[in-house]
Amino acid sequence: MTSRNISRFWEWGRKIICVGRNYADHAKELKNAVPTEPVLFLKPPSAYLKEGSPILVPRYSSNLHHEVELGVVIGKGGASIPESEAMEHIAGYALCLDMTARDVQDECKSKGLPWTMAKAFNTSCPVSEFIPKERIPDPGNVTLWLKVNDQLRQSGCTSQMIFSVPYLISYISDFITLEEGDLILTGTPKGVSAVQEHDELQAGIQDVVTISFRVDRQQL
Ligand SMILES: CC(=O)CC(=O)C(=O)O
Ligand SMILES: [Mg+2]
Repeated sequence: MTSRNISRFWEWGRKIICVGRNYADHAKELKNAVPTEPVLFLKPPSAYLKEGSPILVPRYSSNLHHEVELGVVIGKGGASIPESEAMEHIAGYALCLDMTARDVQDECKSKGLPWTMAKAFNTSCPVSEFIPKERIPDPGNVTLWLKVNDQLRQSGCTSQMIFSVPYLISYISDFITLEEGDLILTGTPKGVSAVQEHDELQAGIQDVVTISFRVDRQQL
């Protein structure tokens, strides 16, 4: 039997659980209410994208937005994990982009429909290499940034998150059993904006990792 390596978690076929509106400044820029409990949605494993391949603008969208986020890679699964034990369930981290077809999301919101077409399409989850847990001693105090064609668009610290990483692990695991290799996207700070075909995106966790992705349009 071949053993799987957590440093290639994106190949495991596990679920991607995303937290929305976890930064008050981002909730406000999109005129959303600041939540009193986490807003959750899912992406399928087919959303993963690694550096070297382009982000594809879905053919049904003309307003694709970047959202830079801290990703948490689960190392030890569990259900109903107490907040006090949550950090023991983390294997490491990844820098992630929650690519969002904002025009489609706005339409879904106005019709009361789920966000799947806006959030879960192929290439909607570009990720960095796996970052071992030891390299980020406090996930509640790292700076995330994102540039489009060398212009800074997003910069924020995870200390601004409304719900902390341990709280999110505990909250999610109360109704979705977490498994080794799952990824949690913890929400984006303000500054989201549209990207176009041929744009170059660069993003980073300050002093830890950087990633770059080119944007292409899905072929008709
Ligand atoms: C409004 C959103 O798209 C929520 C989201 O994904 C976030 O990170 O916040
Ligand atoms: Mg997001």
